[in-house]
Amino acid sequence: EPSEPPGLASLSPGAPPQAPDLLYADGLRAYSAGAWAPAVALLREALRSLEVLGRTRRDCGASCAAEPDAALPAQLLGAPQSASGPRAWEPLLLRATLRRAECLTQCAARRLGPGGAARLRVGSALRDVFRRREPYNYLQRAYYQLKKLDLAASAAHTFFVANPTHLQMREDMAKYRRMSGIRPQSFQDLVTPPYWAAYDSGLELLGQQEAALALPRLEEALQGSLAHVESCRAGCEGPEEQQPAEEEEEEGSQGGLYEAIAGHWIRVLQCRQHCVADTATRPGRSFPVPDFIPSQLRRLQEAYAQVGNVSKAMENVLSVLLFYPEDEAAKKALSQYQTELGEPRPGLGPREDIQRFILRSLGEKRQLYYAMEHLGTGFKDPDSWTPAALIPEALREKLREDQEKRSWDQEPPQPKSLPYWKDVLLLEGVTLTQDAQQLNGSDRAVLDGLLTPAECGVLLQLAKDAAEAGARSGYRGRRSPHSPHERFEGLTVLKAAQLARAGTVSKPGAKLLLEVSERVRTLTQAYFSPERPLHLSFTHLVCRSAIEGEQEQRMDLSHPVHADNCVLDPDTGDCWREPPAYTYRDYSGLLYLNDDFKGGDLFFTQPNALTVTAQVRPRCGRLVAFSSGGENPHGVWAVTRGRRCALALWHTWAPEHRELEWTEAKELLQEEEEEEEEEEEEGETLSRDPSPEPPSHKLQRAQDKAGKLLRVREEL
Ligand SMILES: O=C(O)CCC(=O)C(=O)O
Ligand SMILES: [Fe+2]
Repeated sequence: EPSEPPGLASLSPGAPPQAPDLLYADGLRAYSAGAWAPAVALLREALRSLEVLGRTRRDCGASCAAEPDAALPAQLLGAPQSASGPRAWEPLLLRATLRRAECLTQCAARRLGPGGAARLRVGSALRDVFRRREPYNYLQRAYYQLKKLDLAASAAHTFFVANPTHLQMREDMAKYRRMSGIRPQSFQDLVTPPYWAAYDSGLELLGQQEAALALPRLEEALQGSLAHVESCRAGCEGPEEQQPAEEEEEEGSQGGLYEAIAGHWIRVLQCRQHCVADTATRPGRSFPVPDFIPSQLRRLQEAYAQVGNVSKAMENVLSVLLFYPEDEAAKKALSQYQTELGEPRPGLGPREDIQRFILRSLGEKRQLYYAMEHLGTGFKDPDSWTPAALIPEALREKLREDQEKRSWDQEPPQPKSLPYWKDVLLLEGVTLTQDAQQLNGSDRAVLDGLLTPAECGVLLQLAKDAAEAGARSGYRGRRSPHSPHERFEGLTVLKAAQLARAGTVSKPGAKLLLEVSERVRTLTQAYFSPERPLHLSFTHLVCRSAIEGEQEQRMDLSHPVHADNCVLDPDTGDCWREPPAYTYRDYSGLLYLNDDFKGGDLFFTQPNALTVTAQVRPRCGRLVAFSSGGENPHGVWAVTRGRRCALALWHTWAPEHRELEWTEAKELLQEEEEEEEEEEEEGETLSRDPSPEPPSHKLQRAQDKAGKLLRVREEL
């Protein structure tokens, strides 16, 4: 955590927290009054209060589970009913409920002071606000105003991770990234539980055949996930969870006390069943990673097998079999491990954490299904591994029908299983628009959202300024080497840096060119070559303009069909990877800046250079990336009106072919920065980089909300 600047520490350290909604409302009031320091203090205190509440619930839930007779009676809903007389479970249920409620209340009061958890109750609307991390959006702005740039960047990043499509924040993030006063480490996520990082790096290491290094990360991920499930479950018993769903309310009022209590428990159980999905859903995503826990066990099994720890591999495969007893691959692995181990080892069984997890989960599911059958309550089982035998006979048919309806109707889009680059995408707010299959080839991709409209504007202006400077010095935008009907202007990163030094083009533009090429490199590497670093070998900002009056009946292309690292022979389909081709190019990237021109689509062909296999329309922030060889012949249709600008980048695996000009340009721009910094006073960076806009539309809503909250409180 970044250290809190003095004066902004929590309001009264050590004191029991105040209600999060009150703090938040006060924080927003301070924010809209421009009282940045109090706003920060109040918003942070609201977050802290919510966190303390969560922790208290988790700890109290755990300690009260150990209370005698406070557990939900196992036979609660499973016992056969006699037609008349009280059902056997009713008194047990009542006693358990009262015991548990008493224990939880006392525990919370001990930890949170009088009033306990109920005093800190948060309504569902505000819980959503916190879930969406909105406080961090206000925090980033307030920190920015206080010139705490590192804190502002981490708050902004924290918000952005959960809201990757938030346009305003994308613009702000781009500004933060360009600010020289901010260290890259500042872009840290203050909220996402660390098991995600462990999970990702575990998978990545495993993909790199580094099982020994992957193992501690994978174990950490599983343990962290299970711990997260626990806190989520504890949150299911909060006072705010008590409003019954409408239909059940009626039932409750007609039924007696027991039905009401049973209704309460059923809601708690339903809520708990969703905790795995909650744990498996990345911040900013709407769908969980499918089969999160079992798939982690499979990875663990694989990793232990790779390092030769057969008994651990066995424990994990046995755990997988608890979820899926019929899994063929798991059964096969198991018998293989048994052979390897020789004689049976008595102590070897499934992991204990998983045994507990499954037993508890099955017990709760059984009760939910029972309630569904006998009390008519609803339950949508979120898991695919629930054994059919657990579902009451009477329900199976109906559930199967529902399931079938659901599978073609509302099946959530399957998240792509791309462990390496998904987070790069998320961080950059980028989406995969078309993969190789959709583009009819191998090693091709279209990604969108690499640039904000403002960034495209800056780069277009850079190209324009550079071209005009060229024209002034007698160098006219020359005819294109590829077509007599187009003009062609090219700008390298070094030239851009030099022009920026000379004051001919804007320095932010030249810096952005460097930054963006690195952004493309990161993505291209993450997507195509996660296990082997790619280097930029050449970066070129290229604009092609139609020459007016020469476009009638034009037959040629803006760029004839070619491959980027070999000489294509369309007659045979061969591609000769030899000079004069740039043989060291391994991956090509085209990042488009605009679409206000006619023609100019990129297209891929078969090796005959004639049959078009895919086409891509350029637009701001769209990256087309592909392997540079004969498998990807491509060309550009004639640009018949306007000007088409793109950043062309070639990547190489060969470090000796990395673009030296890139480093040179970077140094040139940095040198100048240092000189300037010596001349100027601090704060200048801020005025040169316009401040992130206040979240203005949100501000309005925030004020409404603050007002509403206040009114509600006054009514109480
Ligand atoms: O600008 C484009 O879309 C393609 C350019 C190209 O293929 C190249 O420069 O090698
Ligand atoms: Fe090309």
